[in-house]
Amino acid sequence: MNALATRRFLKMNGLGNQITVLDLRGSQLRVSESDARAIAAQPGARFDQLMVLHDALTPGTDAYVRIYNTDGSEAGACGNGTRCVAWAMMADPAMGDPSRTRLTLQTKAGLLPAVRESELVFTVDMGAPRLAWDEIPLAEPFHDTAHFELQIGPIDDPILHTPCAVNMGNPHAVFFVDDPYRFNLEQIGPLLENHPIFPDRANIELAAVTAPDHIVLRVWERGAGITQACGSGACAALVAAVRRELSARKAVVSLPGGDLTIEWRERDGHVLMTGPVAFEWEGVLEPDWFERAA
Ligand SMILES: N[C@@H](CCC[C@H](N)C(=O)O)C(=O)O
Repeated sequence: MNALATRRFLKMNGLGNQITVLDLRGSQLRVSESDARAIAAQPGARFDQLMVLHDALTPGTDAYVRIYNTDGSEAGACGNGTRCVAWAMMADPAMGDPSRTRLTLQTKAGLLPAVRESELVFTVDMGAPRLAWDEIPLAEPFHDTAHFELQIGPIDDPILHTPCAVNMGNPHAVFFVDDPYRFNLEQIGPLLENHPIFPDRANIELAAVTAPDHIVLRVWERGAGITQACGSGACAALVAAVRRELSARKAVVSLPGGDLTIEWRERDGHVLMTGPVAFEWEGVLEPDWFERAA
């Protein structure tokens, strides 16, 4: 029997971004790529991202979190999932400590302090964006990653071109457009995600700045496809809009699943993301989920 079988999980979402939280603290268990895919295939535990809690590695942090996409690949950041983990560690009857209103999580991309603003609303400090070409990463040196060369469609009449690259703990390419809902993201998303310019693939954003404090956004997520919301994508879109002098440093980002407030703080260059979480149900990982996948 797979060692993960019978472990309890929480099914949650952040603005419709489907999140499953699995607490493996106090054990040596690890989720493999195929375990993640097996869990993602189950309607009861289906996720865009699986957030797996491990014992803290660094003093002053509360847990080390590994993040898995639907395809089993690992990511360094997931804004919506981080808010869900913060809720679980503060409010879930079995794993939460209701006296806590702040905590710090760690992922392979760095530290993520989170604060409980109200019962279901959390702010996460997503850290400072990395903007150099080899930090995104891009496959070739570009001096100006705010306008790097990439286009799809006919050379003289491209469908999309010249995005802005931002790493928020994971790679993003933000295309500014008039109306994100005018594009066939299902079709162009995978082409761009897997373009050779992105050695680690990339999350793809279509953003429209409708006012200095408002951005409309759709996201094709690396390893997961179209999602209702992407927290790191919303952060990347705001950073990209500021780099292009299209928006203020604080804006509401409207995704298909709802709104996030994003601020690129002047003082230390960190990006703050504020938004809600929703608990859906809890369950246990069934042994036969892994047998069928093996
Ligand atoms: N939904 C997420 C982003 C998840 C990771 C992404 N697909 C990647 O592979 O980088 C969010 O809310 O930030």
